[in-house]
Amino acid sequence: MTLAGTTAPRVPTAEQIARAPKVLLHDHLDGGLRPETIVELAADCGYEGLPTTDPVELGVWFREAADSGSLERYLETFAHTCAVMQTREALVRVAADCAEDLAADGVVYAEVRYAPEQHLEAGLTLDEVVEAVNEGFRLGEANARARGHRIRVGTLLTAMRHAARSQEIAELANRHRDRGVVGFDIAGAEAGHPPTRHQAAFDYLKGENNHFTIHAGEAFGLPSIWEAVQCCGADRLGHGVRIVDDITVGEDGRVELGRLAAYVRDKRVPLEMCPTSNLQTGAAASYAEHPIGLLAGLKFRVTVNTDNRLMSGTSMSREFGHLVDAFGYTLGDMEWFTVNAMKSAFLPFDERLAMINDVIKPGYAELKAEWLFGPRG
Ligand SMILES: O=c1[nH]cnc2c1ncn2[C@H]1C[C@H](O)[C@@H](CO)O1
Ligand SMILES: [Zn+2]
Repeated sequence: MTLAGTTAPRVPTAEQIARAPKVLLHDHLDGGLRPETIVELAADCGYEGLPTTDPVELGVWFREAADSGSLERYLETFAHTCAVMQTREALVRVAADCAEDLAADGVVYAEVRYAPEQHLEAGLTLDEVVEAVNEGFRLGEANARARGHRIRVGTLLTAMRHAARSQEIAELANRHRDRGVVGFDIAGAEAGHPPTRHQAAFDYLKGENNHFTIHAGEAFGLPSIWEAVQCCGADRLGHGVRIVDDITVGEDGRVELGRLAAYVRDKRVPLEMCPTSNLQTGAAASYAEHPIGLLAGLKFRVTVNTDNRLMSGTSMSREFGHLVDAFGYTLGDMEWFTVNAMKSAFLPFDERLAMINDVIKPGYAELKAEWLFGPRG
């Protein structure tokens, strides 16, 4: 996508990556808290289980504890974040922080997910949890705007795949539709918990013409992806990295897609890829070997995401920075990933189009033209 034969710089600077408009479809609310917020909330609610109350050490602890090579062990770290997210005030604060942090990182549209069933320990009802989180996001959007950043945040309600509340959570998502909730998801340990266990919830949502994504093809392979797409009818796949198991690359570089991989690509099923998270849970060995390079090259509907900013010590800019380093991606490539994400969002079509044409494309056009004028005075 570089202009051949020009002096246009190929690789964006870190500063340009940060300023570029970005769209985030896969980010967990309980995986993105600021360490200092966790420490303060733990003091407020009397939670004494934190491994340390020093925010810097706590940030390091989360990254290291999540860096285990196993999804199950990675997920254990969420006990601490969920422990401090049990009151209305805490949920408002965490959601507001989240919107402000994403906006400061150049994210213009985000779908942030969480499992309401994990926030009932202090007596909130499922509806109260959703209302508190929505209130926090509206507050965070307004605070961001006051600092000159524009962001819109929608939420996805997650049901935990090992539990049995998916129907209830699907109904909750439907009840709060058009009031901040844009869809549904299932998450948690994948092996041994096939998505079809929650078929009734997916069928209900389809009956209501509602949207959902499914974590699939992260810790378990093709059968999980096949079920999510063909039985459950997922609109998008959370991760989906293991779709590469259905792709063969010959020694001569010839690529062959199996039937499932071809279906996913040809039907434009969006893949919510989260490179750093995959390195931590063992789904990929390095950024350079991450399947996103192959899948993007084959024009799958690939998107770039953070998953859990706290556990991965990451941000959208960092994820793009890693990919630029590993694959030499240009601003044009970043724009392609971002337009892919916006096309795949659970937002009405006219709003998606306006975001693409009036926010994303002009933002990248401005950045792409900078080399013509030299540094801003
Ligand atoms: O990458 C993930 N795979 C499966 N489950 C996950 C992942 N990241 C977070 N979760 C779980 C832990 C959280 O408590 C829950 C809801 O956000 O979703
Ligand atoms: Zn996830």
